[in-house]
Amino acid sequence: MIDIDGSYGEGGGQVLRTSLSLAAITGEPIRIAGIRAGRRKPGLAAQHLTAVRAAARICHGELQGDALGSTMLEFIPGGGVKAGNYIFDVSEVQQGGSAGAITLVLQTILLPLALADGDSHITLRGGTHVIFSPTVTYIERVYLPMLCRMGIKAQVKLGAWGWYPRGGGEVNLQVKGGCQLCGLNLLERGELKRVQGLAVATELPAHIPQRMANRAENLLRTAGLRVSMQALREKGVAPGAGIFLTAEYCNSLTGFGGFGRLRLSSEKVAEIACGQLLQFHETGAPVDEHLADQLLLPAALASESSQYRVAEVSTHLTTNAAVIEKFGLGKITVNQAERVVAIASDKT
Ligand SMILES: Nc1ncnc2c1ncn2[C@@H]1O[C@H](COP(=O)(O)OP(=O)(O)OP(=O)(O)O)[C@@H](O)[C@H]1O
Repeated sequence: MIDIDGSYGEGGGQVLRTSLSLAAITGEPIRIAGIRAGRRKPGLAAQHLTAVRAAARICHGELQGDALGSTMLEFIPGGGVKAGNYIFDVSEVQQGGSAGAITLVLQTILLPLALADGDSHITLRGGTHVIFSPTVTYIERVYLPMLCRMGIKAQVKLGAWGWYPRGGGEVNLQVKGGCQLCGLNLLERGELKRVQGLAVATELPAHIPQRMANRAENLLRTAGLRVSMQALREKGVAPGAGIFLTAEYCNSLTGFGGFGRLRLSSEKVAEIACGQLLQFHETGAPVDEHLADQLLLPAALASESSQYRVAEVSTHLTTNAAVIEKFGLGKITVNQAERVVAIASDKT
């Protein structure tokens, strides 16, 4: 049994998710105490509980403490991860729905399923575009294409948009099993090829996505970047709006977003997303702050060593590194001055 301190570092949901993925993959039982102790409302929220049950389901694991608000969890994986067809819905754990980010549930089960024998097809329901988590657009345009370079073959298809606070979105994930993970060497990003943007609104007038797209296009062109922007008006269970930008460099992909809310102009939403992108562009780094922590797990499971340079060393990154090291999966070094993350593989 590996004991994990859920309050470590960032003290957020990521300690839990990384531990669940690694327990499912290695078959090691885990006990986590102090879950999300660093957060205003500690313990398991809908998204985390869905991830816990999803991890247990794919490997017939046993759970103790799997309840909303629980700050302690025991997870004893069963006999190996089983590929197959699964449905995971955050509203099953929280009546009345929740915008719990289904992308974080997706990230919990992706690697266990990609390393299992056989292909999987998963339907996830809940929040698809939620602040402080990767959006489905980020998963589709940044995270999965980057993981594809490391040997993961998976695709997502957005079925319905789900925004805060209602959720109600849907995504379909296809995962090819039996993947062989290779290392990633990403110190230089190369030239910026273009910025791709998607401005979207559900159950709101068409001028909203159009104004976001126009403002973003104008700002990014003025900064001398090549831009291709799309404005979409879609159906949804509730109103919602946002703009999602992907910067495509010769050697890497990065993503940024802005979310609409009451009394925030469409132009301001676009300015927030463009501001993030332009700030990142200035750093010269190939990997954005968020992808930085998300690449650690596949890199630690790869058969070769990896190294990559990040825009910023976040506490999410150092926290995730510490959790992964608890499972004895090779040495992770974070050079703060150079902003380089190195993951030494001991599997070759
Ligand atoms: N804008 C973004 N784009 C891509 N990924 C993001 C973005 N914002 C946050 N993330 C990622 O979402 C994850 C959030 O982890 P964190 O532990 O903070 O969240 P959580 O489970 O929602 O828990 P908590 O509610 O405890 O904060 C991290 O992997 C982080 O990199």
